[in-house]
Amino acid sequence: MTSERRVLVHPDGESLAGTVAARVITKLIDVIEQEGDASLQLTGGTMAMTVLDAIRRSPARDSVDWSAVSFWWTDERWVPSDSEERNERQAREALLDHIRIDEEKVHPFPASDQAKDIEAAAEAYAAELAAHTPGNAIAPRFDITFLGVGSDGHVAGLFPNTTGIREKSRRVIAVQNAPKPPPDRLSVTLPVLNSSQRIFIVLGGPDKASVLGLALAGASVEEVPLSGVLGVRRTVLFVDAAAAAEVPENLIAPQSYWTSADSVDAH
Ligand SMILES: O=C1O[C@H](COP(=O)(O)O)[C@@H](O)[C@H](O)[C@H]1O
Repeated sequence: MTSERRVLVHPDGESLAGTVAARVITKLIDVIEQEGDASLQLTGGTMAMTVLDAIRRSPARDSVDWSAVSFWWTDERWVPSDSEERNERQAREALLDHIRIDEEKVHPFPASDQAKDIEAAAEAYAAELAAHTPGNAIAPRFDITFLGVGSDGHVAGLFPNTTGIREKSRRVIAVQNAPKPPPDRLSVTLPVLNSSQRIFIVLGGPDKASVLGLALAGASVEEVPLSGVLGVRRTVLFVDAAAAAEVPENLIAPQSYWTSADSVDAH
């Protein structure tokens, strides 16, 4: 376990997405070789889709045995299954429809036309997570979790100053009246996110600069949910130069870290 969070800055969104894509491909190959399978927790938003698109376009893409990869989501918009706003649909169009996956290993949140109501959908997804969770763990083994960050500091469906960001006991919450449209969403909770082995947080664009600066300056998790994100082995913030505009220079060199390390983990 490490409390180290690395900040890696790239000149622009395209090189940022290319680097994350290469990192994901390499790590999936390693994990599948060691464990026999791997698990990826996807998210929504602009940068996340740019990364999935970069994975699809990568010449190394087919080096991964995608049929050995399980796909989960950190959050979903409460919209019908055919809605263009659905994170699952966007991820399928960007990547999953273009690779050889095992559909039984794809675990999307229920859509609004697939469950009685949003609370029932949250319970169903919590049950799906529980069914794949070993022993006393809170969630299935996630080898890599992707996160984008909203300009208000939200991650997944966990928004600032809401009960959702404080939730410690449940795996999944229904989010209503979210400050960003669409207002109704489903999200895994912070303990589930932080159970991931590696969390790759991808931020691009000038609208993310202030919130990244606040998180690095130690803002509370309540105010800036990004502040509370910490994976088991690795937490890496991949940012572009525009998003890094308010990050002190000493934190953005390749060897610099957000918080000091308890131990350094090369995985
Ligand atoms: O609504 C959402 O927004 C955030 C960030 O989105 P972006 O377009 O500003 O990159 C995303 O992380 C979350 O999963 C998504 O549902």
